[in-house]
Amino acid sequence: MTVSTAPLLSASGLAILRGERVLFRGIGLTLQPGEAIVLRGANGAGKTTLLRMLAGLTRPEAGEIARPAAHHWIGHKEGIKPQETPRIHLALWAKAWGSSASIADILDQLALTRAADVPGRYLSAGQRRRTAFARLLLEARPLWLLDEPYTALDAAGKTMLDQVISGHLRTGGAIIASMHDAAGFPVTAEVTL
Ligand SMILES: Nc1ncnc2c1ncn2[C@@H]1O[C@H](COP(=O)(O)OP(=O)(O)OP(=O)(O)O)[C@@H](O)[C@H]1O
Repeated sequence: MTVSTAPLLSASGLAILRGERVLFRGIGLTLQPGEAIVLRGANGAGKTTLLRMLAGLTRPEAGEIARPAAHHWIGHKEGIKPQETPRIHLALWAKAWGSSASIADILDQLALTRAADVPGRYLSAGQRRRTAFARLLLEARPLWLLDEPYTALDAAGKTMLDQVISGHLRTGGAIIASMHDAAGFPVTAEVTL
């Protein structure tokens, strides 16, 4: 991935209504290569909604988003079908993206080798989460948008994810993540809703 100094994402004046209520308004942020912004706020404050907006999945009521960089989005739902094993899931995405990355190496890095051929319906919550994160390594994309990335991960999983995240930031990537507990996460700025 080429390291650049242009913002990977910038947003200003974002607002959204939910029902009769203004969930948030006037939200702006700029994300440079190597930065990690954490979205904070109580349950229901709008963190997932804002992340979806930044990913282009939800339209803002007001405001602008410029997202010149390619991004990966990992939401609450991992998107693994009941019959899909981690190996098949990654192979399908690799084909869709034209990725030639080694799926065996990625499965190994995410400690998924033993679960590689277990259908999605039988995977544990942590294994499903690891499978979703494995997608991040299939194709290098500068911007990662992660909704509660540590959810369901055990201590080893958190350490593994921290290593993946550090590597991404070191090579000029950037992250926006919603998080209730950011202990250990390399936060460069926070946005509180
Ligand atoms: N499509 C929708 N239509 C109506 N209301 C919605 C929709 N999506 C989210 N909401 C509401 O918007 C509010 C914010 O939801 P959101 O999931 O963004 O919060 P959050 O900060 O991520 O919460 P949590 O910490 O519990 O994950 C909630 O009250 C939710 O019910």
